Amino acid sequence: MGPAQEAVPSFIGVLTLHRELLVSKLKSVQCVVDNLHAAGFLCDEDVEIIQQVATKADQVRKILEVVQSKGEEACEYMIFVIYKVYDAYIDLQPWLKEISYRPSHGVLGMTVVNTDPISRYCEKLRHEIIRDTSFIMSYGQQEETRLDNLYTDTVIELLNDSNESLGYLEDLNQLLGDGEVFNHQGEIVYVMGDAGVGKSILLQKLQNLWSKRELQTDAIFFFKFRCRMFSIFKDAEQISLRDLLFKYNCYPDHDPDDEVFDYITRFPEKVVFTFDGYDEIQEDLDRLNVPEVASPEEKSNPLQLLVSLLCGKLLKGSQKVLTSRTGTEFQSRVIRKKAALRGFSSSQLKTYVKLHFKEQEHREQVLVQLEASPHLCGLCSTPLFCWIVFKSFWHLHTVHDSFRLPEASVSLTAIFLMLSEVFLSRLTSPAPSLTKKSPRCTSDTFRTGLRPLAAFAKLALQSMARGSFICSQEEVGACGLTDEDLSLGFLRSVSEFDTTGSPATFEFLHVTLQSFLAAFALVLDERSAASTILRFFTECSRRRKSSCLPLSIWSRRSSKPDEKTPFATNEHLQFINLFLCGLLSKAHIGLMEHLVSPALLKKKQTLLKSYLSTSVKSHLRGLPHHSVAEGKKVHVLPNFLWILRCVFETGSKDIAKTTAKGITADLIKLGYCNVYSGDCSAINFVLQHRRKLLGVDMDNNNISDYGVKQLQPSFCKMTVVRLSVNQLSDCSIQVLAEELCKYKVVEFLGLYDNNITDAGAKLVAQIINECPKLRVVKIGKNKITSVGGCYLANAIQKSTSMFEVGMWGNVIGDEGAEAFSEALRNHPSLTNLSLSATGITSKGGRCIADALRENTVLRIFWLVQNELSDDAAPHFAELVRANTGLTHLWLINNQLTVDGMKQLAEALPVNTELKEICVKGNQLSAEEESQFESERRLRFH
Ligand SMILES: Nc1ncnc2c1ncn2[C@@H]1O[C@H](COP(=O)(O)OP(=O)(O)OP(=O)(O)O)[C@@H](O)[C@H]1O
Repeated sequence: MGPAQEAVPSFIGVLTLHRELLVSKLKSVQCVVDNLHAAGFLCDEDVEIIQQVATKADQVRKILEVVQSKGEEACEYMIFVIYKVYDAYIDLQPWLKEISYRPSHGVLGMTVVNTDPISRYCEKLRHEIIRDTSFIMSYGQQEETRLDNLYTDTVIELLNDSNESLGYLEDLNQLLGDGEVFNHQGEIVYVMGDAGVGKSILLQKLQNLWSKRELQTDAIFFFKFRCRMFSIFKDAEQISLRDLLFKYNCYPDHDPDDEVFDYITRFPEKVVFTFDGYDEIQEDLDRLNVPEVASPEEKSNPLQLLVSLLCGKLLKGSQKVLTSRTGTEFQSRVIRKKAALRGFSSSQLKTYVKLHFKEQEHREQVLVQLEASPHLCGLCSTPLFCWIVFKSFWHLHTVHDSFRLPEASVSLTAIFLMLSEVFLSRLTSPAPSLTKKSPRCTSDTFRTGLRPLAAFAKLALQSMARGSFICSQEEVGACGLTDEDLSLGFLRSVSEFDTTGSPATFEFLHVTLQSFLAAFALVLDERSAASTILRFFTECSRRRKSSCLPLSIWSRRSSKPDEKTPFATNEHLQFINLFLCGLLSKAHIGLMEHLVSPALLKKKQTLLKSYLSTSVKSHLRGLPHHSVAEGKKVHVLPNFLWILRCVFETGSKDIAKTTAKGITADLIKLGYCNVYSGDCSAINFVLQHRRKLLGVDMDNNNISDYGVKQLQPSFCKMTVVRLSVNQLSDCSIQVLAEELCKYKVVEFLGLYDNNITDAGAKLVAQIINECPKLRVVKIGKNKITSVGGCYLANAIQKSTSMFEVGMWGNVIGDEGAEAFSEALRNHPSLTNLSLSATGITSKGGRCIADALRENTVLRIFWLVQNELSDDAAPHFAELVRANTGLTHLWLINNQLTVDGMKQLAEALPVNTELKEICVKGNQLSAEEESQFESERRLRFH
C-alpha cells in the first residue's frame, strides 16, 4: 500500500481495543472531562452524569462510552489531551508510544488546557528550574554562559562507607541509580569534593537534566535548596514543610484543595531533593538537641525540618542528593551511596579548553602553554581555578593583547589577584577595542580600585568572622559600597532567599573569593594590632580537625569540643590563612606595598613567618611516630596538608627548610589526605629541601599524572613511592622510570588501582631491572594483560632483591602464568606473590605448581579467584608433598571439586611447613566440605 492509501487509524477502535488499560491507568479524570467539555464534545448533562459515578474507574468507563458515541473526532481529541498533558498522564505515555500516536493536523490546532493541579505544578517546577539552571553565572552577572555550552564532565569516584573506591561514574544517571549503593536503608546520595571542584554545578546539571526530562527518574517533583539558606532564619522562626517546599521553590497555582502537597506526602518516592553545601550550615546538626519532626503538618524550625528530611523522618522514600566539602562529618547511617568529585582529568581539561576558547588559534596556544606546566594543569584540574585562569587570561588578552597564561609556578593567591585585577580594571579600562590596546599595569589597577577593594575585603572579613556567607543590604552599605561598586563583580545579589519582599541579600561570587578578600582585609588593616592577622590560624587550631581518614578511623577520632562550631568544616578559614601567606609572600609584596605602608607589611610578614616556622615545628614534633619495617613512620594529620599549602604560598625557602627538617621520620604517610594534583608542587617545594632519604606514602589521593610530574624532582630521595589509587596513567610511570632508575634508591613501589597498561608495565619492569634495592612492587588492579605480565615476570626472574609482588586483578592469563612460573623457579628472594584474579586456568596453574616445586623461598602464594579446576589439583598436591617451605596457599574462589580437594587433603600430612590452604568458595556443598574436617589445614572459612 502506497503512502497515499495508508490507513487512517480508527480512534474509536483504538479506545475499544485499549479500554482495559485506559480504565486502569487514566488517573486525572477531571482534566479530560474539562477539556472535552470546553471543546464541545461533552455537554453539561454528560459532565453531570460522569461526575455522579462513584469510582474513578467507572468514570473512565463512562467517559469512553460517551466519547465513542460522539465519533472519531471526539475520540482523537481525548487521546490528544492525554498526549498534551504529559505529567498528568505519565503512566499512559508508553501506551501512546506503543500505538505510535502522532497528532493529526486537524487536532493540533485545538486547545488543551491542563486543569490537573499536580501535573500543572510539575510543569511549573520544570519551567522554573529550566530558567534557573540554563546559565552558569559569570563575572558580576554581566556575562552569562549557557550551561550546555560549558558544562564538562568531571571525574566522579564512587566510594563505599569506608571511603574506599568502587570505581568511577560513567553517566550522571548512575548517581541516582541503584548501582554501588552500600546502605539500602539510607536515602541520601552524598557528594563530596574540595572547594570549587564543581559540586554546585553538578547539582545544577542534574536539575537541568530533570527539567528537560533527560534524567532517568520517575520523580515528578524536584526541590532544590542551598544549605546556606538555612542560616538566614531566626532561631525562633517556625515554618511548615509545605511552606519550606513551596516558598523556596514555587507555589502551585489554582490548587484550592491542596492536592499537590497531599500528593507529595502520599508519594514521597516521586520527589528528588538537592541540598547544596552542607558544610555551610552554621549549626552543628548533631548537637541540635531537638526532636526531629515527624508530621508534615507541624510547624517547626527550618533546620529541624532539614534534619527530618535528611533522616527520612519526613517524606520517607524521597531521594536526596546532598553536597559537601570533603572532610565534613556526616552521619553515615543515612547515606545510601557516596561519590567524590575529583575535578577534570587531562582529557576533560582539553574538552573544557575547547568549549572555552572558540578560536582554534587560542585553543592551541592555551593547550601548548598548559602542556608546558604540570603545576598549572594541576591547579586547573579544579574547575573553579581553571575558570578563573581562563576568564582572566581572556580578559587580559582582550584588553592588553598579551596571550600568556600565568607563569609555571603560579600560586593560588596569584590566580585570585588576577581575578581581582580583572574586576577592578572595569574602573579604569575603556571597553576593549580591537585596534587600541593599553599596556597592563597591575599596581595602577589596584591603586585605583583600592577603595572598593578595601570595602569588599572588609565586608568579606566581617561576614566570615560572623560565620556567614550572606550579607544584608545594610552591611553592604555600612562598608561604603555603592551601586557602581556592586557591578564590579565581587558580589552578586541572591533573590532565592528573598521571599518576604525584604531588602536584597548578597553573597560573594564564590566562597573561596570571600576567603581571599577576608585575607586581603587582614593585610590592609592598619588599625588593629599586626598580630590580628593570625586570628584564623588560632581559630583553626582550636577547632576540631576535619578528617580525611577512612570513616572507620574517623568516627573513632571525632571528639567534639564544647563550643558552638560555626561551620561543619573550617576550610573557609584555612583558605584565609593560605591567601594571607600568599599576599605577604615575596612574590606579591611589591604589589602590596602600593596599598599598605611598607613598614607595616614588613612587620606582618615577619610575624607570619615566625608563626609558621614555630607551628610547623611543633606540629611535626607532636605527631605520633611508629616503628615499621621501613623505619620510623609518621602518619600526618590532614591539617599538615594545609601547612604545606601555606608554606608553598609563602614561597619562603627558609620555612620550607624548617618543614623538611622537622620531618624526622623515615616514612611519611599522607594516605587518604585528600591531596590533589595541585598540591604536589607544595609537597615538592618542601621535599626539595630535605637532605636525607624519605619514604612517601600518598596512597588513596587524587594526584593524577599532573601531580607525579610536579613531584619529579623529589623522586631522587624517595625510598618508598606509594601512589596507589591515584588515577595514574602510563605517563606517570614514564616519569617514575626516568627518575627512579637514575637514583636507584627505591625499595617499595606501590601503584595498585591506577590506569597502567602494558606500556606502563614495561616501564615498571625496567625499574625492577635497574633498581637493585627494590623489594616490593604492588601493581594490582591496573589494565595489564599477558604482554605486560610477561615483561614483569621476566624482570622479576632476573631480580635478586624482589621480596613481594602483587598482581591482583590484571588479566595476564595462562601466558602470563607461564612467564611467572619461569620467574618462580629457583627465585632467590621472592617470598610473597599474588596472582589472584588474573584469569589463570588449570593450564597456567599446573605450570606454576610444577615450577614452585623448585622454589624454596616463596612463603605466601595467592591464586584466589582464578579458574583452576581439578585438572590442576594433582600438580598442587605434588607441590604440597614437595614441602618446599610454602606456608600459605590461597586457592579461594576457584573451581575445584571434591576430587581435587581429596588430592590436596591426602598430600597435606606429608607437608610440615604449610600452615593452611584456603579453599573457600570452590565447587563443594556444605556436606562435601564437612568430609574434610579431619584435615584442619584445609580451610573452608
Ligand atoms: N563540570 C563543570 N563544567 C564546567 N565548569 C565547571 C564545572 N564545575 C565547576 N565549574 C566552574 O567552576 C565554578 C565553581 O564550581 P562550583 O561552585 O560548582 O564549585 P563547588 O564545588 O560547589 O565549590 P564550593 O564547595 O566552594 O562551594 C563554577 O562556577 C563553574 O564556572
